[in-house]
Amino acid sequence: MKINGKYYRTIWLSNDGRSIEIIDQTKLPFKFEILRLSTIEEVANAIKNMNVRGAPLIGVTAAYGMAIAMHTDYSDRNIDKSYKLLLNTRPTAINLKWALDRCVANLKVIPKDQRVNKAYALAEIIANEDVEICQVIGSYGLKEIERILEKKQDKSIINILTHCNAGWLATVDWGTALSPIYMAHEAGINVHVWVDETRPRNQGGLTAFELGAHGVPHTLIADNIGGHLMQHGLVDLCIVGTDRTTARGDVCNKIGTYLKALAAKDNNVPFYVALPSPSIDFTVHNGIKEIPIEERSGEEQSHVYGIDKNNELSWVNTVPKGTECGNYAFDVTPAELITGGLITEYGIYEASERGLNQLTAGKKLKAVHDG
Ligand SMILES: CSC[C@@H](O)[C@@H](O)C(=O)COP(=O)(O)O
Repeated sequence: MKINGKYYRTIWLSNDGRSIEIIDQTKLPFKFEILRLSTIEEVANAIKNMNVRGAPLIGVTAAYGMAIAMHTDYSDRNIDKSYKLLLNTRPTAINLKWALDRCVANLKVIPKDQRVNKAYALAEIIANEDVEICQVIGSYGLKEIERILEKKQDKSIINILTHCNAGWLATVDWGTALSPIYMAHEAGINVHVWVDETRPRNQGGLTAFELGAHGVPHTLIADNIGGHLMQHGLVDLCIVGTDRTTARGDVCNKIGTYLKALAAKDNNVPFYVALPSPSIDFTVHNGIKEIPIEERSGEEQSHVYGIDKNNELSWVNTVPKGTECGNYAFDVTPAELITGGLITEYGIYEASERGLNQLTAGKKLKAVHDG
């Protein structure tokens, strides 16, 4: 993705070959700042505080975190300790566990003095794979956008609603839900995006930032507006991302996704989820009962974050002092509401046990052990 004409990934190895650098997402969309992370504690804090965020990017960051940890101490004990520290940063996105399991499986079986090099190489492989996967997701999603546009009476524009940020910023490059949108835009389709604000953390601001940087027409809307737009035929399809998708196709994603899926179903608007296969957790079935939902500080709800007239970033309180605030960060959309399907790097599948069985049939999904 280009920012002011310069190509960036969201994470990369520093020139010292040891630390990593990330785009600090707590400063966006107001300031574009790079943050260097040199210790495993810094990496863990960056995930927890959402300096990096989005399920695929969290996984990649954790893999680099393990590499940084190996630099200090490549013992089995430190692998276990680092695994625990990183895994406990955020509970919902399964990509975190997936990446860490892959690191452990590969590191524990090799001689200790090879672990540093292997850990960095592995983190880079995971990062590169993420870029490839997201690009392929984009091309499958593009075909779906073209198909829906073809069926439309007014072919001059296609309106897509998205929730949270499942774009370039949530991955290493391209994004999941936004990848088909970038490809449609590049293919010359007149795509317009309704961007849900996504309170309380306002990830819609991140989506607006990256769509704007790429020249994709978009309109940011309050979270309550989507249903109204759908009732008036102003949304042709919805595409969102996911933090964890179950073996039967339930989708856990940013809080508010479920309500959008309900509104979409009521208005016959196809609802798609774009996901890399590492976001699928085949060990869970019933997403509502089985997926741990992160609860974050109530201050994220009681306050809004923005830039003031002095160009300073600050939090502003919007509720009576002492008000109890709930902050559930994710919700689960049952498979039957995902009427468009699951857009993966293997193609588009029905959100159901059958669909996920078809997805896995005869395939070797991204290995946990790289051999
Ligand atoms: C490709 S990102 C998919 C999801 O991780 C995304 O939709 C999301 O919910 C991100 O949540 P966040 O709390 O900002 O990390």
